[in-house]
Amino acid sequence: MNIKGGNISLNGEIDAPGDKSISHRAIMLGAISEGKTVIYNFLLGDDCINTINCFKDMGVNIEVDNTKVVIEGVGLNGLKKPVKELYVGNSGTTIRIISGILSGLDFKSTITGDKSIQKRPMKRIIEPLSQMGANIKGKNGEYPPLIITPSEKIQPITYYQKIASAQVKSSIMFLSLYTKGETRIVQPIKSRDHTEKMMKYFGVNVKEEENSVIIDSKEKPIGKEIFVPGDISSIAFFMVGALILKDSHVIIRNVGFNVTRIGIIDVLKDMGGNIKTYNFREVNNEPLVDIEVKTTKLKGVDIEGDIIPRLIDEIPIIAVAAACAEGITVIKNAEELKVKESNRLKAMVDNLSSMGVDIMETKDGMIINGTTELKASKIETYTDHRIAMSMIIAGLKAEGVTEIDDISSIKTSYPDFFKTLNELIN
Ligand SMILES: O=C(O)C1=C[C@@H](OP(=O)(O)O)[C@@H](O)[C@H](O)C1
Ligand SMILES: C=C(OP(=O)(O)O)C(=O)O
Repeated sequence: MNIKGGNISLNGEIDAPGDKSISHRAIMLGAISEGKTVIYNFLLGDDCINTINCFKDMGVNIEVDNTKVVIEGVGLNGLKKPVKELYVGNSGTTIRIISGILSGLDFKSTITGDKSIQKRPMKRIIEPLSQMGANIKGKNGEYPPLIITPSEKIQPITYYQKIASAQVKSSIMFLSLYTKGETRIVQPIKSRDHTEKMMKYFGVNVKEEENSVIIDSKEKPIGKEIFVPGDISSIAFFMVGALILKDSHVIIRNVGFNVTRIGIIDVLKDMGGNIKTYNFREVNNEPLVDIEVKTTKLKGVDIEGDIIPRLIDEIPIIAVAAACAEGITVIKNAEELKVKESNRLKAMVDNLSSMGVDIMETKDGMIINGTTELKASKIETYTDHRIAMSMIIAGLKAEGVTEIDDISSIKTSYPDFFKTLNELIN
């Protein structure tokens, strides 16, 4: 697609789309709970639809009516052997967390996904799930398809995570429901805690002590009504857009404000960004706010350490903010970006360089020297939704016509992205 940038502002009020991480978890937990779960504001992105399809393929009755989803929970052991391979499309969250559930079941399953998923590392879940007694194998010990065969001896463990990953933590948490006893996960840095919050809300005994999560499998999950807060990772594109595009003023309603997710707000405020939050409230253990953003001249900052897991998916759009800021931004400890849907460090460095930005990839991040003007150019998205949306916002800032090779990936996480963008531009 072509983006004609240069003289664009974003103005208006929008609703944030449902959070992707919370939508996945609501389907998974609802499906294995006793009784009915009703989800409101569900994200109808391809990734979450693939999660629904996996559970439908295991016999769960799931009705989708716009963004309301009703699940007839089958209980921990009520899932049925699928007649074919389970397919997660592009979704790392689905394959990694579902594997925890599949490892506790009494039938064999195979789970796979698209080309990008087949290159995503799975040892990180194979190792702890195997320690719990699971029989789980990947191609070359590492990659999807994953083949999971039943095990008689699923047991609780204490696991020291090497990387801060909520997908790995959640995979272990789901399998812990199939054990007898107490599972403890010790995190190097606290990652997003939606599974902890949702399991507690569904009646599971989950405790947190500093960076440890402790699940006692005695209490089983019971179906609930759940409202999915808006996705900070999706509205991040419009927050940065409103900051860097002239004369912009955007209000975003119903944004999830979970501390483990809002590192981007801390960083953008640190950069001087005019961002205000209002109407703090809570739904099913998750905080929620409305956010107001106005155009600001940003300045470069250092981003490293414990904040990284709190903004991991927002680094591509933060790089766009840094490219338009005065001074240097240094991002460190972000090596995980190399194993997402694409190598996001390389993708952003190549694309922003092509727009004339002085930017350099480092071993675990990037160094960006901001500029006042971006040049229109040709962009490669590597079929990665976050790269596509980040570069569209950069394209709106650049003078001239930017050509983006492929925007089809955007529907994995934000199917209404263009509808919302058009509302803000017009
Ligand atoms: O648990 C989740 O819902 C997610 C966790 C993060 O991945 P890691 O667990 O690999 O850090 C994040 O990048 C991904 O988009 C969603
Ligand atoms: C990394 C992402 O998702 P996943 O790991 O679920 O593919 C993302 O949405 O940016």
